Amino acid sequence: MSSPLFRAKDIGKKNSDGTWLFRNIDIDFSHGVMTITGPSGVGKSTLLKCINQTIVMDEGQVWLDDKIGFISFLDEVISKIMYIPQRTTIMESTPLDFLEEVRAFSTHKRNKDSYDDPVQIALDWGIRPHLWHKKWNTLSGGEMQRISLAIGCSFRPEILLLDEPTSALDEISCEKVEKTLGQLNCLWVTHNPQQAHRINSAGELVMRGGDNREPPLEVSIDDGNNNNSKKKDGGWGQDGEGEESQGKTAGAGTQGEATQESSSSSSAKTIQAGRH
Ligand SMILES: Nc1ncnc2c1ncn2[C@@H]1O[C@H](COP(=O)(O)OP(=O)(O)OP(=O)(O)O)[C@@H](O)[C@H]1O
Repeated sequence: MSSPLFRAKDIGKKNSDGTWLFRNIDIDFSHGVMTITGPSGVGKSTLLKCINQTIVMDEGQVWLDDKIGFISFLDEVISKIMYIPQRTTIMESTPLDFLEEVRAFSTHKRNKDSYDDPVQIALDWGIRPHLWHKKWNTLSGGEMQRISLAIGCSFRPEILLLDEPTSALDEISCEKVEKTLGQLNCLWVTHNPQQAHRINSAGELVMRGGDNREPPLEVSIDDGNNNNSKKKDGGWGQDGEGEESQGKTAGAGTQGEATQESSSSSSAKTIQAGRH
């Protein structure tokens, strides 16, 4: 069996007040798409930044290609792992200017043939070539998102860290982007349970904040008819989808106080409960 491309053991990151934003996160990733899910604010983006070394983690260990510890081979991390943030920083320049800048600052200088053509990648996703000459601040959110993704993909990184990469896209564009990215190695943050189910080919990490190894809590659900039932917190799932999500849960943890939200499609409730 081949060894994992990327491994993380007991990763933890503290909040500025010293409490744990998350801890005991384990990842064992070889290839395909691993989804990262969890409520807003549990630290999904922060986890990606820790993996990408833009934020220093407070505990834990990581391996890339069986090499332990990132600090000692940061150049390699930068060339092999590409993080695409949730939002593009609005710049005065054009995407083509930005592409040249990123290539110029790339730690490992490569010849032109070692990149894929981002304009062609984005064309397959409905981005017409003239958009690459427009200023970022005149592009739509969906255009910016696809262009950023195409630039990231063009570097052929071994692992893409994707932070809600299709959040600004319509259904058809989303389908096209998913089809391309689904063939690559990605850790993919999503808030969309249907998407997670579609793209997930390499496991799912469910984050709840706090200690991710703590068992799910039982919460009491009142259905409005004075019927109380006990239910395990699946971490993220909605009724109807919960069983499936729960079956794939890679970890459990704690998350602030109990919250309850209505599902947009039905009266089904999403339950999150826990403790600090
Ligand atoms: N640069 C920063 N400085 C201080 N706190 C930060 C910073 N970035 C994020 N945080 C805090 O860390 C916590 C986790 O944020 P993060 O963006 O990682 O969550 P998330 O799970 O990705 O959320 P969402 O699903 O809403 O994108 C939040 O409380 C956030 O306010």
